[in-house]
Amino acid sequence: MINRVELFWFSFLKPESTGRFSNMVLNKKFIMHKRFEGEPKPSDFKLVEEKLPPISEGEFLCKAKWMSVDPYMRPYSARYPLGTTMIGSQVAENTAYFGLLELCQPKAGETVVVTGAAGAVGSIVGQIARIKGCKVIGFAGSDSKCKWLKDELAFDAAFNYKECSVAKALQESAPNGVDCYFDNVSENIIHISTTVIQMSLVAKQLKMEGFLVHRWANRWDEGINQLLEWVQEGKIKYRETISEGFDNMPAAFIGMLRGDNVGKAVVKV
Ligand SMILES: NC(=O)C1=CN([C@@H]2O[C@H](COP(=O)(O)OP(=O)(O)OC[C@H]3O[C@@H](n4cnc5c(N)ncnc54)[C@H](OP(=O)(O)O)[C@@H]3O)[C@@H](O)[C@H]2O)C=CC1
Ligand SMILES: CCCCCC(=O)/C=C/[C@@H]1[C@@H](C/C=C\CCCC(=O)O)[C@@H](O)C[C@H]1O
Repeated sequence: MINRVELFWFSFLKPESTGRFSNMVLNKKFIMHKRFEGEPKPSDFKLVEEKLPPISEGEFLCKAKWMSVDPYMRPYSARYPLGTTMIGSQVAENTAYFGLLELCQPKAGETVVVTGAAGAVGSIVGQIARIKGCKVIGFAGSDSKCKWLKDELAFDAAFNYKECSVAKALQESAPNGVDCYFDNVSENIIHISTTVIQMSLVAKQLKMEGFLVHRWANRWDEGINQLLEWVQEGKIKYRETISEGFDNMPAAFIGMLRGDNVGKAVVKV
């Protein structure tokens, strides 16, 4: 479900059951044990248990039931010392909502291209663009993902970037050029200069802009409520890829980076 909880920590609390610590709480967390070299490995993480001090006046303790694994955890962790707790932060739906609507300002009849199209952000970007009357072209990493995008999410075209010529696919599916390119995976799929997007940039005088979704923190509920309405109206569909068990956090993270997920990758604690 969209936005069950906005912030998930890569840690999990359970009551200590025995002895003199009976009023204390054991916190389980994964820390970064080794630097990622290439693809993260299970041995790069370490499961740690710690006793939390009793909570003080004005504090509260919460127990996570669902957790999020997110792409940014990979580059972000490089900035922190070994031993840092891994965190995840579920903001995909508003990233799609504000990123597309505020920066791209899509208009009916325009052509929108999205990469990572079957992922948490990309699948919502494409559907919002469809709601706005745009032609939507998605790129994703498997035929089954592309089938889902076309058959169920009503993308106009979807291509398995591992199996196609991306430049040719764009040339054929966007004869009038591209008005908006929502890039979820950097240069991994589309090398702009080799595609029709390059000419669109010039001819349509497009702009390029990066963002962090927290830019719209003061409008957070607006995004969530609008998306919820679209879900309830059947205009937006979503999928989740659920891994079971806190101990499977690293596997879920690694799997998401490999493309095992359709929609949002989450862990059910
Ligand atoms: N600016 C902001 O504030 C925010 C930005 N983001 C960004 O949005 C993007 C999507 O995030 P999110 O929706 O959570 O993640 P996704 O659900 O899209 O999961 C990541 C996906 O990336 C794809 N992928 C992995 N490796 C590659 C590769 N080498 N080349 C191309 N695709 C690859 C995989 O799909 P496939 O099978 O298609 O390859 C995988 O499923 C990320 O870049 C993330 O950092 C997210 C939240 C906030
Ligand atoms: C570092 C790569 C960021 C990739 C984009 C992304 O997924 C952003 C996600 C944010 C995340 C913030 C993470 C890093 C921001 C670094 C900014 C800085 O302090 O220099 C987290 O806050 C949830 C998403 O909004």
